[in-house]
Amino acid sequence: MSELLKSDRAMKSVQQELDEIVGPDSLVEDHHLKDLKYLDAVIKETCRLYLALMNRTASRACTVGGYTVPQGSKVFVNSWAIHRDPQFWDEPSEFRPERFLDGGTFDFMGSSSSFKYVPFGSGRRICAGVSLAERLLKYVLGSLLHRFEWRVADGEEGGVDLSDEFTLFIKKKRPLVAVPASRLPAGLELLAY
Ligand code: HEM
Repeated sequence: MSELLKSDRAMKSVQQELDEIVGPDSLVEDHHLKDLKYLDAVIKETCRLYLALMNRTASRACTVGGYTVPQGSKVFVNSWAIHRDPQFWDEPSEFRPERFLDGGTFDFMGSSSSFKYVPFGSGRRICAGVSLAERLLKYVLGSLLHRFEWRVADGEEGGVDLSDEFTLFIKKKRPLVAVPASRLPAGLELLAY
């Protein structure tokens, strides 16, 4: 939501898609999700930029990239760095959902992108909730953007502040305070609650 509030272009594109696929006389439903390609790209781009670390324990000694990893070592996979590696991503620090529309082959499984994109991990210990999380993210964000126009609250100096605190998870330093205004016809607003 913070990135969308900073990018008029992305916000317009995602809302235009919602208007076309869902329309003004309906609410976001499960069957719309597969057609919301730009929303999918917004979520993938957000997961690229704002998810951080995973950990593993080496069950046996092995060599990775020329380094010996002794048995029992704790190993952190720095997906923050992988997701911002300029070898793999053009302008890696930019929020550009379109990169997931053109590329087309990225899903959340990790291996299909040769491990360039691993927001939910990969392999046997991949996030067990990946399908639920993907659907929920689309459904909740899609509904919020379809039902409301958003603006940064008055008094939020300098607009949206994207600075973060880097830990196992990335946390905003200053919470986003955003104000919604309805963009649906009055009858549907009632249905929504
Ligand atoms: C945006 C939402 C979520 C993100 C970004 C996320 C991300 C992750 C990541 C990175 C891992 C570590 C994977 C690895 O080590 O390879 C993980 C593990 C896990 N996640 Fe999620 N997750 C999310 C939502 C959920 C939900 C909704 C559930 C359950 C309903 C869930 C259940 C789990 C479980 C059980 C594991 C441990 C899997 C294992 O060790 O075998 N996650 N998640």
